[in-house]
Amino acid sequence: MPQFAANLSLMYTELPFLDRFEAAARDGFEAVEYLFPYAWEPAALAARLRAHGLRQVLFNAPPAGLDRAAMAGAWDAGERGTAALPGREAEFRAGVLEALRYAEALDCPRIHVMAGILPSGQEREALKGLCAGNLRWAAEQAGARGREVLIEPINLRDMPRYFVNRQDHAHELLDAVDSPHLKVQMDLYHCQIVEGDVATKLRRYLPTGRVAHIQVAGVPERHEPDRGELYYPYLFELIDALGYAGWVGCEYRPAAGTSAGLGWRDRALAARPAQA
Ligand SMILES: O=C(O)C(=O)[C@H](O)CO
Ligand SMILES: [Mg+2]
Repeated sequence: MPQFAANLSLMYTELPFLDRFEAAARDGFEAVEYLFPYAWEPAALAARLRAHGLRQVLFNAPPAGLDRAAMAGAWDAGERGTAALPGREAEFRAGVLEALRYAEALDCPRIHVMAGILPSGQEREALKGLCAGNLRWAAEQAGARGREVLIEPINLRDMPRYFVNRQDHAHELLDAVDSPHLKVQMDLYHCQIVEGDVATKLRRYLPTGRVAHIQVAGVPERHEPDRGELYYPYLFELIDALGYAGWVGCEYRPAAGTSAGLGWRDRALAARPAQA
């Protein structure tokens, strides 16, 4: 059965951010992911991880900005990455280097690097080469530090004009970059909204070894995985059967309260086949 990581940006939001680590550990999580660490010093975050026996398994590079102040305000200003955006190469590089600095301090093996919102009047086709070039540079930087860069297909309802929407968009970029340090973050919530046929996509892409992180949520409300149109017990069994050994991030907005809503996870773990 997959190993689950708590997403501290969407879960435990009733608590101040730094208190969410303890809450996740108390609920039995051994790993965490979240959007951004940059409002805190790496040492403060590393101390929380250590104190609660947690591993950091994923976070995002800054969405834009050349310096810490600009990076901090970028998400709220609507920025969603710069990998595919013309004229933003300096920000892209600054963000990747800042993320890798944190990844090292937090011993986090991978960072999610976002591609950006397609500028009006531009077609994604025309920006694929630029995006691949930026990602190639980022993958080289990450590889030199023993880390991986991930890209994630995201649905257009939540993020209009986001550059990477389908699994084949992401895999096409991986083909172009051709680096073992660039991988895919496969979020089954986005996959169901954009493409459907989720089990077939898992069967197609997990055996490639290119999927380094999976995320889950119910569809369409992005609540617990046992709410909505996807039947996760089947998908978890399939993910196991396909030999996926990575983390599954719980990237959902709890409807039942974070701890009270973990029944789906406990049932999934209880259904795990006995280890030989
Ligand atoms: O929104 C998601 O699904 C993510 O995983 C990102 O990291 C943030 O957009
Ligand atoms: Mg996601």
